[in-house]
Amino acid sequence: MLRYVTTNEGKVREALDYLDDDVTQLDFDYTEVQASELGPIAAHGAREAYRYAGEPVLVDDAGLFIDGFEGFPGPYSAYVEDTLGVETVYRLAAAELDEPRRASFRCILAYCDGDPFEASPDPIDRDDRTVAAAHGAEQDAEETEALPVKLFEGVVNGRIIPPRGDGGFGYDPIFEHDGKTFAEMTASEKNGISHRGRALAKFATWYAER
Ligand SMILES: O=P(O)(O)OP(=O)(O)OP(=O)(O)OC[C@H]1O[C@@H](n2cnc3c(O)ncnc32)[C@H](O)[C@@H]1O
Repeated sequence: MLRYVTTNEGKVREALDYLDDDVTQLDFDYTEVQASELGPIAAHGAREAYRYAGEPVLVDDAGLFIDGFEGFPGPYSAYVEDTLGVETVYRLAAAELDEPRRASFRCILAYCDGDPFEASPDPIDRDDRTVAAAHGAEQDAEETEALPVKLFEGVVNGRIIPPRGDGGFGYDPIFEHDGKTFAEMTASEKNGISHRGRALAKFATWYAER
C-alpha cells in the first residue's frame, strides 16, 4: 500500500487521477526543513513519513516561484498563502513587476520505501555508522537521514494575472498558462499540464516498473 503524504485535499484529488486505488492519503504534517529549494524539503519529509508510517510513502512538496521576485514565495508558498493570501501576492506582483510577470509552479515528489534504488551501500559502512552513532534520538535521526529517497520533478511556466476562476486551490486563480488560469481549467485539463501532473506521470511510469 502506497501512502500519499499531505494535509492538502486539493493535492490528493489531483494525485489520485494518476495513482492506483491502493493509494491512500496519509494526513501527516512532516517537519519542513528550511531550504531555498523543494528537493531537500521533500526528501526529508519522505524519510520522516516513512519512519512514521512503516510503509512506502510519497511526499508532494510544491510552490509558486515568481521570476521577478527571485523565486519568492517558492518553498514558503504555504506560509505566504496563510499570512498574506493569494490576492495580496497578486497585488505585490502587479505593483512591483512589469508584464508578463513570469512565474512557474514546481512540484517535487519524494518516494521512500526503505529500500535502496541502485547498488546497495557497502554493508560494512552501514555497520560502522550504526556502531558509531550515539544512542536514542541521535541514532534515530542518523538512520532516518540514511534512508534512500527517489525524487521526481514537474514544472509548468505561466504568468501572474488578476484572480480568475473558481476551480483548483491555492494560487490557481492568479496563475495563467496558455490563456487560462489553473482555476479556470477542469481538473483533468490542469492535471494534463500541471507541475503535479508532470511529476506524477514520471513517478507512475517508474513505479509501474519497480
Ligand atoms: O505540505 P502539505 O501537507 O502537502 O500541504 P501544503 O498545502 O502545506 O503544501 P506545500 O507545503 O507543498 O505548500 C504548497 C503551497 O503552494 C500551493 N500550491 C501547491 N500546489 C498548487 C497547485 O497545484 N495550485 C495552486 N497552488 C498550489 C499550496 O496551496 C500551498 O500554499
